[in-house]
Amino acid sequence: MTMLQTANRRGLLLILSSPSGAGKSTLARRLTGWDPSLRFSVSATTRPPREGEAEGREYYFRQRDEFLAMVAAGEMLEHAEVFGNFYGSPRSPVEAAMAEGRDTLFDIDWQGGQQIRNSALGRDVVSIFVLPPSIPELERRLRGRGQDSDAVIEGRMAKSRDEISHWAEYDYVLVNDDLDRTFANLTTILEAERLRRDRQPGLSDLVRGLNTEFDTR
Ligand SMILES: Nc1ncnc2c1ncn2[C@@H]1O[C@H](COP(=O)(O)OP(=O)(O)OP(=O)(O)O)[C@@H](O)[C@H]1O
Ligand SMILES: Nc1nc2c(ncn2[C@@H]2O[C@H](COP(=O)(O)O)[C@@H](O)[C@H]2O)c(=O)[nH]1
Repeated sequence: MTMLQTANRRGLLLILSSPSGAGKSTLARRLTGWDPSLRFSVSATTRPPREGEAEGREYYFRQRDEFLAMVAAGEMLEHAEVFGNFYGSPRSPVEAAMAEGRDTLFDIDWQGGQQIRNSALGRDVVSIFVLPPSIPELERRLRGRGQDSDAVIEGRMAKSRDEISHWAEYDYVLVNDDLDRTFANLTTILEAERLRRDRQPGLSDLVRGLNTEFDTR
């Protein structure tokens, strides 16, 4: 493939949202493994760590007052209260990645997606909503993950209808029935959106060159 000019390109902001348990963290992990140049936006949260979660890998785990101080200092690109805890995306790593032309992947809820889309960075957003194939399957996945109490799972199931109601605000919607097929569709979206982003200025230089070749035939 011809290498097009990338020096001035801006990174894409790829946003994945879904009701809890539909599979966006699974897809996000696979996608960053498939393309290590993709930067995962590690969120800050006031939720306590689950077993196996590490500080700075899944989340930055913060006390409520520390989190609110970060918000007050303008350090969050977006933040929201989800299932009774605060979650937010630290701003500076996203801006640094964008300046380097690197794409960033977010695993955030619809409120965060809406805030980033409505921000100055909105034109760089590609948003994808992940739907479960059915509600019983959603509950099976949440229970099968085996990391949350019954009360937490019931709370998340109760909120899933509201989260799903935002599906039409997204650029793409994937039904995560078969994981391999959903992942293949996700990589296709990323590749197509990168081609679209790189169309300018790389392709205009190429077409200028093609026109010069026509002129000199
Ligand atoms: N296509 C699929 N088929 C069957 N199981 C799946 C599929 N996708 C994900 N899972 C499983 O469903 C469970 C929930 O997935 P995951 O943790 O990725 O959801 P999530 O949307 O990130 O949830 P949350 O919003 O709570 O973080 C996991 O155990 C995962 O292995
Ligand atoms: N608005 C934001 N939502 C976020 C962020 N990080 C995660 N999330 C969403 O919270 C729920 C619950 O996550 P869990 O890890 O406790 O299961 C899920 O929908 C995430 O997408 C964030 O920075 N901002």
